[in-house]
Amino acid sequence: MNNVVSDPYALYRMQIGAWVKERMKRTPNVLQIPAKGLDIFVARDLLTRDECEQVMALIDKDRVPSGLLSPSGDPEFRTSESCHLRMTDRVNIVVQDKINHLTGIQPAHGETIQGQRYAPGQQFKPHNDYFHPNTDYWESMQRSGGQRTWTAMVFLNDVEAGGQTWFPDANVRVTPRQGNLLLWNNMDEYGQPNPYSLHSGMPVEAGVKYVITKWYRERPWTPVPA
Ligand SMILES: O=C(O)CCC(=O)C(=O)O
Ligand SMILES: [Fe+2]
Repeated sequence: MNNVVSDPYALYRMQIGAWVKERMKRTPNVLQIPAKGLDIFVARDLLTRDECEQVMALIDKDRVPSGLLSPSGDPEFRTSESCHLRMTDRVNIVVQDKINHLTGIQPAHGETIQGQRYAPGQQFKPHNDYFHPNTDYWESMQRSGGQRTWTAMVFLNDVEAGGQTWFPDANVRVTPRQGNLLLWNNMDEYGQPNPYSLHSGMPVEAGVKYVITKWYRERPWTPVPA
């Protein structure tokens, strides 16, 4: 039952979807990607080469095997490495501020940026970034800021082969380009989970792929211990 009683933040999710979309359409250097059923944009050269290199070095220092909110029976489901980027490193603050400034979403709603690294053969199979009700993690996600709305992702390097971000149902495949940001709405125009936002990090075939991810919530993000 999705009504104002059981789901009081649906209106916020609708509004932030429409508002960010309009903002992106008016932003120089931002392109809307033609997609089926999905609002998705690229901002070219959001980060400088130097910023990308600094963040890649920090990811290399802290990376550990990536986790999943729900256990998957498939050991190949998400094989990359990840880390939380520390706000004690100046470059991470600069980068996060750039992303917040571009999207215009209240900074408090953003989870802190994370780094992801994929070696050859590594991937993240098709998944949704939004949270699914009736899961073990749902209650704890409600306590930490609720549903995810927009996802921002920055490619930190060009990849020799493979590693595209693929939205199979929206019919979009994006090739990693250093410094470019990809931004998509995980909710539909009614503020409900949008199945067209299904996406994967395709296997890297040659070289290594580094990205930053940042997820925005429907309420201020308040990390809670697991
Ligand atoms: O690496 C990619 O291209 C996608 C990453 C992703 O979907 C995620 O971290 O949630
Ligand atoms: Fe994702």
